[in-house]
Amino acid sequence: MSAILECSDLSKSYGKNEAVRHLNMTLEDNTMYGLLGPNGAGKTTLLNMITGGIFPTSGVVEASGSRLELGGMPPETCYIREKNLYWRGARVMEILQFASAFHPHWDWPFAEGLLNTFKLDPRKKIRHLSRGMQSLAGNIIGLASRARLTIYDEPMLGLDVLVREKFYSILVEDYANYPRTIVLSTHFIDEIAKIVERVYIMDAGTILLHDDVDHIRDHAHVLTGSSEAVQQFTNDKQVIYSEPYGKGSLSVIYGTLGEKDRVQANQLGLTIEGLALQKFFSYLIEGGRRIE
Ligand SMILES: Nc1ncnc2c1ncn2[C@@H]1O[C@H](COP(=O)(O)OP(=O)(O)OP(=O)(O)O)[C@@H](O)[C@H]1O
Repeated sequence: MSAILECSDLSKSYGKNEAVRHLNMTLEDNTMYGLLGPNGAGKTTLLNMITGGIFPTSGVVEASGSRLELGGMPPETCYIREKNLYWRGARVMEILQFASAFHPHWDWPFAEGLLNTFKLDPRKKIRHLSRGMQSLAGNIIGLASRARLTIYDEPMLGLDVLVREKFYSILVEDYANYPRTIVLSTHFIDEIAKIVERVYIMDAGTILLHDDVDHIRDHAHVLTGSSEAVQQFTNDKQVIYSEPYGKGSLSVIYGTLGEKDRVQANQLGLTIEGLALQKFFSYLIEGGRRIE
């Protein structure tokens, strides 16, 4: 695999507010990423920088080996963002036609099939669509563009669970048939946990963790038991979060647990459980510790 986009030491300040701080990120080709972070973490600022919409205060974005200039979108990129106000006076078909001109791999039969599947009337003006239907119009462009790099910033706003599931299942199928790099920035973590391969988890402008979802699943554990036992067991382990739990303690650790660890945990009367990505994300953000 090779990198199609790299950010090095990327920062963006708005006055005294450092929205993104010394951030490094690499996007490989043919990979599905999740970009996760609480409100205000800096996700949109990061995405706007890597698509040339705003200029970093410092640091570099390189797309396919060339430095990205302000206003310069990385080659073959489709960026679907939460707010596309300039579309609002246009009809759905007009924005599809507009988008198709920019994307060499645009697939019209696919786009028309998606309009049908999601019951989106191509003659309607964007401003007359519900919030969810507006999201869908953007999502259809993201799919039909088949761009080498497709970035979705909060693609699910206003969509109900059935539509979200349908969209993700079409995305996964299309990604399998036409591999490309996809970045999903969203708060619906459990939904994307099933489909993304890697995640970048960010808070307060920095990346706390980037890892394969399967690796996170294997390495994230929550322990509960007496405070002394938890303390003893976690002494030589990477603890990302702790809190009192009943009369004892709860600790979340990140790392491999071997047979010896499990025997020790058993002897100490500890309970060990795995963690869903959503829960792991919450603990990681709450703990605020970066995992290298
Ligand atoms: N144009 C701007 N001017 C001033 N501050 C800004 C601007 N855009 C973003 N910020 C600030 O930068 C920080 C990061 O915001 P950003 O929108 O990138 O976060 P986010 O992770 O996308 O949040 P959300 O999930 O709520 O959309 C916030 O503190 C925000 O208030």
